[in-house]
Amino acid sequence: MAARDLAVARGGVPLLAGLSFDVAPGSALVLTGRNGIGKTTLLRTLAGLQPPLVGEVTPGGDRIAYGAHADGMKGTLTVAENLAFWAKMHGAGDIAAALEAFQLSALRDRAAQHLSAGQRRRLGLARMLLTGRPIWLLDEPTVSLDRDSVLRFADAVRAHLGGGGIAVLASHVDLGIEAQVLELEAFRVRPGTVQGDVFAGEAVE
Ligand SMILES: Nc1ncnc2c1ncn2[C@@H]1O[C@H](COP(=O)(O)OP(=O)(O)OP(=O)(O)O)[C@@H](O)[C@H]1O
Repeated sequence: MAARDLAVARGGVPLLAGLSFDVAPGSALVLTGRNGIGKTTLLRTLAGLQPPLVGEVTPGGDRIAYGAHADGMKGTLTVAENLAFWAKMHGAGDIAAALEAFQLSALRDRAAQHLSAGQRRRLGLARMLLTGRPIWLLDEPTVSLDRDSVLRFADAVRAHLGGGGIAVLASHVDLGIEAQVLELEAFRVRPGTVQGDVFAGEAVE
């Protein structure tokens, strides 16, 4: 995955500019920076959920799985039914392996709406295994996870990378995954460098 001279905005406010990076197959990029700097906004842009102000992201679309939180979960369906739905949507996937990878086998018949926060997060992560997509974009994937689940998550990401996959993660904690780190402070757009609707931001030196 590559970004070239990317600038991103949220709610009409430019946040980050001058971002260029490459993430090769089999490797990971961790996005870091203070609350509100634009990590989620950058991930949404990489995922194609919003257009960049300027610049280019490749590839897009159906090679990307964006997730790790419970959005789109069907609360009245069980854990296994949610995963089956997800697998069917993406046309492939080993549900038993996904349950096992995130210690969800014992919870397979529980309605998603009755899961604890950490269990729900694990279900969100298990879905990534069923997408069959090579690029995972993960926003704060370990929030609510206990220590053992963080280790399991790191194992799942390593396995994904080992198979030639790519992961881009926004995180405030060290996940123990070998990765390039992109500190976003260096790309923050200075207030006052934007006039009207015309993007005129520049990265902070
Ligand atoms: N819909 C919106 N309209 C206007 N501003 C928004 C909107 N969504 C987010 N923002 C603002 O955009 C900025 C960037 O938000 P973003 O969620 O990308 O930050 P973040 O780096 O992921 O933060 P955190 O570490 O807290 O998760 C924040 O100042 C936020 O308040």
